[in-house]
Amino acid sequence: MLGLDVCEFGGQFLELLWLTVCYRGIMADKEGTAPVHEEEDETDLNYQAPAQKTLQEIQELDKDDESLNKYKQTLLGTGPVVLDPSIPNVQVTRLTLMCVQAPGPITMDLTGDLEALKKQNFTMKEGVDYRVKIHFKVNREIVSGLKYVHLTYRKGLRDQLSLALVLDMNLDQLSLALVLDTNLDQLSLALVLDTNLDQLSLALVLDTNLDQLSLALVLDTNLDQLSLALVLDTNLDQLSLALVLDTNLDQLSLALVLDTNLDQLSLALVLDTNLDQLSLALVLDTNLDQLSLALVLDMNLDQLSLALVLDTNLLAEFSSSLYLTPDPVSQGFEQAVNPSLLDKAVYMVGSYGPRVEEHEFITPVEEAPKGLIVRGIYHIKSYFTDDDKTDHLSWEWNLQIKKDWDSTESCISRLGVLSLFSASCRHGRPYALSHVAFNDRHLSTSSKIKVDLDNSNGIAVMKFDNPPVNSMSLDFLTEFSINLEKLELDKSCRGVILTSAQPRIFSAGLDIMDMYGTSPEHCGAFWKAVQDMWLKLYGYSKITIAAINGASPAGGCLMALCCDYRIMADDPRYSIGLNETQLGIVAPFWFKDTLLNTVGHRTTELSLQMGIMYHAHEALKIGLVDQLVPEGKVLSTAVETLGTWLAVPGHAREISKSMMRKPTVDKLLANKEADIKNFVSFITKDSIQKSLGMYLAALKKKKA
Ligand SMILES: CCCCCCCCCCC/C=C/C(=O)SCCNC(=O)CCNC(=O)[C@H](O)C(C)(C)COP(=O)(O)OP(=O)(O)OC[C@H]1O[C@@H](n2cnc3c(N)ncnc32)[C@H](O)[C@@H]1OP(=O)(O)O
Repeated sequence: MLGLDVCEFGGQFLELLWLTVCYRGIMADKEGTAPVHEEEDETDLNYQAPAQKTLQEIQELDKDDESLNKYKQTLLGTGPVVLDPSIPNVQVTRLTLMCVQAPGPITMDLTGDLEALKKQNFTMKEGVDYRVKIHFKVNREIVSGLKYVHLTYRKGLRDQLSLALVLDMNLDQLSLALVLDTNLDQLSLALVLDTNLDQLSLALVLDTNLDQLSLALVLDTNLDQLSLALVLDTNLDQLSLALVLDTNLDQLSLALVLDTNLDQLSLALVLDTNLDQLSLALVLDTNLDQLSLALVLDMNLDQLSLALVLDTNLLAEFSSSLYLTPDPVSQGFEQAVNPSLLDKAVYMVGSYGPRVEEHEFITPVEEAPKGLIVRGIYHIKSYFTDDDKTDHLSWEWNLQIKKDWDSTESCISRLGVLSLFSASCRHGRPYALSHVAFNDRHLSTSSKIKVDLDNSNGIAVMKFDNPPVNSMSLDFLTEFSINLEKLELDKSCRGVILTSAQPRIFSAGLDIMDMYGTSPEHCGAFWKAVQDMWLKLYGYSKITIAAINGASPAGGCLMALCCDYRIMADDPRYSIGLNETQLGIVAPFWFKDTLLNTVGHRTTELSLQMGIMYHAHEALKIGLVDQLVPEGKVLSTAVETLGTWLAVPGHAREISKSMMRKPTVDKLLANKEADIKNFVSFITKDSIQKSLGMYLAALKKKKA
């Protein structure tokens, strides 16, 4: 019975695991063009989803088996976290485009107005590697077979309207040519009106987009009367205006306007001979992404008018946007505006149980398309669904591929690690995100941490440079987590070494000044930054080595303990340990767990109660560090050691690491908010503040 239930329970997950593997294969050659509801993924796989069990049913299975229960808890969480049935079981909260080279993560909030997203463009530089991260919550029941489906359409068809209308009535009567080309970013309008022999012609050309407005107006009244041509062209950097006025009856008027800057060339040529004769209007507008050409030729009343309008922002679109139809509501028009599906990606997200914390899913790395032809706006339809095709959330948005990052700030919000950013802003300490060129060897020269990635071996060295003692302030922790996240996303980075640029000190631990005499709000934000640093580093997928080249008390010791391997300078002056009790404060459970997982129960108990700082040899003896070397060799040994670790098959090592650490990480994740509350109420107590004050005074006294 037990065996059967365990099998049944495990079977659901194994099948899902198998599905995940199968879908990876499918994703590798994603080429489908059918809309999401038309696809039959299961049929392709010859797969039948197992009958779904409720959370309660699964929890009831062998509930006396303690180890099975622990396993279930890890996978499924502890139980429903939201009972209100009006709240959906699955809530998708945000999508982030993660890209190492981006000035910051590009995040869309999915809890607000989804309609507004349709109009918003999220910019991506061409050719960059990126991944999509989705945050979602599961509130009551296990969901299995979650999928994220991502349909990409070429923008410019459905969201673009191109209309060319030419009306030529009879010999005595006038022609009207109207050319309208518009999409979310751009409106081009060319209107040519020519009435009869004695009457006026009007040509209006308007071309505008977010950055630019071009207007050309040509007015020609009658034989005795004047012509007016007005050309206005303006953008952020430039304004050009040309006005041509011509009165003479038999005479030719010519207006030529040429407007150009680095990115753009606009040429407008208007040639008008006389009323019996030909008029030519040529408008050429081109920039790096776009070419617009309007040519209007009008011979005489007995003769034909030609209007040619060409507007393209990528060659693939060319044929669709150039057409002429006398009736805009005919089926030809209908067909022309249908969007074309370019790509369909299906990502297997997996099975999840209810949990207070959000789950997150990250897609494999994708490369943004590159080249003049593919620049432009793509319309994306996103679906968060599952095996039963439940629509947990569907939404639409636009991805704009540009030659370079620019003006993306408006659509960037910094969440996740970035919530650290907002926290520091909230407390009046705006944090300047370091804009880092990650493709160079020298990655960053941000103020408190130097990051140096050697592309020849994939090893990044993060050197703490926060004098005098590398204390971990809110800013330091924020910078640390951001750098670590960037390196995690950087495919060329394979492992990270943490060390100090300050003499004799690895890190003096958490910055006491962030906890002493500060507001509860500040303490909360600070503690969240400490948690995020720990969550990122302890759960880091890549190899981490601490090259401890100096003293490493409390938070400094914690940071070293989070690494996979510790090499310490063999110097009796340097010591390491969780000495919190010496300050009159208590290391929280996750500090304790990190030490416990490294040195065992008894040593942890002694160590924490007494707040022991271990000299290098003692630290080696109890297993707090793994190796001692002369100070001058700490970094080189770390590089060598990392090389040895890199020889182990990465995937197997990563899974083993996660297997060892995930329960500890999950424990904090499940108690993050409560832990912050505990910290704030503890640290702001008068007695604790007094202890911290005395400790600080003692530090200063020691110095004196
Ligand atoms: C019921 C349970 C609920 C649980 C709730 C949670 C409980 C809270 C948990 C909090 C966990 C805390 C973790 C920490 O990391 S606390 C910080 C602990 N760090 C230390 O104790 C180290 C103290 N510093 C030293 O020992 C020495 O400075 C050091 C050996 C690192 C270097 O010695 P050196 O002689 O070279 O330098 P100085 O001592 O002269 O220091 C230079 C200046 O730096 C200031 N300083 C030092 N350390 C810190 C620090 N951590 N934060 C802020 N400032 C620091 C020092 O005062 C000197 O300043 P001045 O130049 O102004 O005098």
